[in-house]
Amino acid sequence: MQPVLKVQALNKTFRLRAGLFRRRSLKVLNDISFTVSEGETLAVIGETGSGKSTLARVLAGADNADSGQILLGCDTVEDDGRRDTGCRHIRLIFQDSNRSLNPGLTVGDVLDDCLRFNTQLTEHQRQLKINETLAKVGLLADHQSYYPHMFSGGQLQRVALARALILDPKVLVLDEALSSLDPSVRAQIVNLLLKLQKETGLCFILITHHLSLVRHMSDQVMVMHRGKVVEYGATGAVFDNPKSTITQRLLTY
Ligand SMILES: Nc1ncnc2c1ncn2[C@@H]1O[C@H](COP(=O)(O)OP(=O)(O)OP(=O)(O)O)[C@@H](O)[C@H]1O
Repeated sequence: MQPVLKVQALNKTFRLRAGLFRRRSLKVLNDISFTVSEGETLAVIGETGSGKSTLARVLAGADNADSGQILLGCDTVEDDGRRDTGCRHIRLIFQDSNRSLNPGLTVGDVLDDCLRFNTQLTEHQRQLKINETLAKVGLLADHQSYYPHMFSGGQLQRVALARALILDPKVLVLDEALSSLDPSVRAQIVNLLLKLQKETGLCFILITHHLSLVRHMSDQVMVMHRGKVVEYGATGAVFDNPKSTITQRLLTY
């Protein structure tokens, strides 16, 4: 079966100021390759600063790699730093949904803007799509008139999910998206994500420090250290028999 997402040899280096006239290079992604099939979840774990969020941003098009390819099915989404700006099929959700939502816009406006800028749908079709997407994430049609400050943390993550799903993506990148939620709300959102994945074949890239979530949600796990992949395989196999010392250390915490 052809993978939905194929990432080949991604590299990214930041140039940092190291004095008045000097700069130093920090290689944050070093030859990163992986594949994700339909309905699969790949967890990405690693110590802080290992490059996980940079990878998330590059996958979602919020930043460019220096070299390497990102392919969705047969389509090349990014090739050596050149992005297909029309691609809306990889969407990112991160930890602090509140900060990513404009406080002056209602949820209906946020979702409608997404559709107006990215599709040719008529006003009536957009309204139907908004209602359908809100129902999908467990929100009511009435929530369209709410502003972000009127939602709880768990509801805000549902709004972020609705914004990500409204363009029918193939891949959702969850960068610590469940971390700030209390355990019962987190469990509800996890169940919702797994249900959506089963219904639609959506792929998840799950970036988290929560090893129990990795165990529960992922099919594969990729361990990063200083921008490199140090271990990559089926989640059960990696947890039961971690080969790299980095993985062994992470799993004992
Ligand atoms: N825009 C930037 N400019 C310069 N350096 C950056 C930039 N963004 C990230 N870095 C550096 O790149 C490295 C990797 O950062 P990144 O946020 O990807 O790590 P991470 O694995 O997600 O960490 P955490 O688990 O703490 O979120 C860090 O050393 C960070 O300081």
